[in-house]
Amino acid sequence: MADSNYMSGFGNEFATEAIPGTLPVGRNSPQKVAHGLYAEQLSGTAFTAPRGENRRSWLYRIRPAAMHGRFEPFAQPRLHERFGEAPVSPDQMRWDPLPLPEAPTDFVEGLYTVAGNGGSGLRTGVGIHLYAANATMRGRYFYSADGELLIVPQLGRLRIATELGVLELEPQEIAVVPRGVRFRVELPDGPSRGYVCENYGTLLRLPDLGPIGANGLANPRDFLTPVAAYEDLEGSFELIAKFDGHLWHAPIGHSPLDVVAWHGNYAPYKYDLRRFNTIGSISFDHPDPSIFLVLTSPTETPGVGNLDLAIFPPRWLVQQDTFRPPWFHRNVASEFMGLVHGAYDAKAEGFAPGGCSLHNCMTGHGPDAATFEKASTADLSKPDVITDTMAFMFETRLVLRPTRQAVEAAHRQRDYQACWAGLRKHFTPPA
Ligand SMILES: O=C(O)Cc1cc(O)ccc1O
Ligand SMILES: [Fe+2]
Repeated sequence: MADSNYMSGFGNEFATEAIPGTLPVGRNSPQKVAHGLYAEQLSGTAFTAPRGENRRSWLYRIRPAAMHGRFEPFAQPRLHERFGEAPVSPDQMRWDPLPLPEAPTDFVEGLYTVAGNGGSGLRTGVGIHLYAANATMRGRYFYSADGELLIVPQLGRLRIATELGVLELEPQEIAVVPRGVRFRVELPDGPSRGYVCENYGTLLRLPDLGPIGANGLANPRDFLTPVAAYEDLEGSFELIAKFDGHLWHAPIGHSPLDVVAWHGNYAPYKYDLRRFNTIGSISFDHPDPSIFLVLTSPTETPGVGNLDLAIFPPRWLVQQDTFRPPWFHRNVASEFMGLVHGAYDAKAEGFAPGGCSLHNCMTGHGPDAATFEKASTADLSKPDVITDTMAFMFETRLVLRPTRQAVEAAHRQRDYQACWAGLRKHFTPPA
């Protein structure tokens, strides 16, 4: 049964009304909008972007977005764009989960930048943030003018009330809040933690499937966009913006989540990673992780992503004469990984749910010593099933520069490289 709180499909031309009869018929901006609402366009791509790329929505709201007080700098020093203040070490890096706060901390206060590349001003690259929070945002709304926000909860559900409707999110689901869309995050479970990738490049989209065919990987119908929902609230509220790499806040006398109806293809969405149709080798070899691609932000170079979201979900491994886990490798791309649930098949120990790792361009990595020993002696006459797992990777074309706070963090595993130290020399040259 379809959930009536959502509309299904990726990048569709949606139309939704919290009050029936609100959307103007046959035009976007009539002289008078129904119920005394204001019409406002929100664009996500250049007006003249080709039709297949063009994203915009029309919002019919109680007050236009222009109405708020003057912005002043907002102090939240853990969220920023100062990636790589010191030269970036090519070391493999790994972190324990970001500690949960003790003092009341909402989603915006709990954001913590780990790494990034490019910059919002360059319109390329990503900012990678974690969040650890324990309080619902009250009287406070946030938007990023700098990039769409890909949100990956690991602990606790999120209720993301946006201008265009409400996304209810739980671990193993992801959400994307478009650049510019204002929202408030409520924490129904209290302490909550997760990952956020702020995409400064081309908007995330479904990858092409090539010879896989018309179906598979993340299927478009499993992406869900909320129906219109509005608040008609007046009070002393705060609007926080991330704009040009810095945080600002302004007083606002009403809830900006006051959109009664909207239509268009620029809207928040969510996706349940457990719906991913995982495709893999049924003969030999471990496939390249591109087979696990959920969403991609392409660059001008075909096949090279500004940001690729790949996941490592539960699956069967049946390959013969094959080292079944991820191989040892060095990549031209840079890899940030997180673990939402369970254990990751390349790391027997030390990669905890909520933790993260960074393997930059050309830095060697792969299975730890314990995983290597086990998989290189495993009985391949039987299939293996990997259950209880959900790891993900943000892969980027540019070096991911960790922030100073991440490099110096107490929860960084300074002994991470030791996980490969036990790999024994097996070489036996012929006599
Ligand atoms: O490094 C990692 O664990 C991620 C990864 C997984 C995989 O299956 C193949 C390549 C790759 O980089
Ligand atoms: Fe890798």
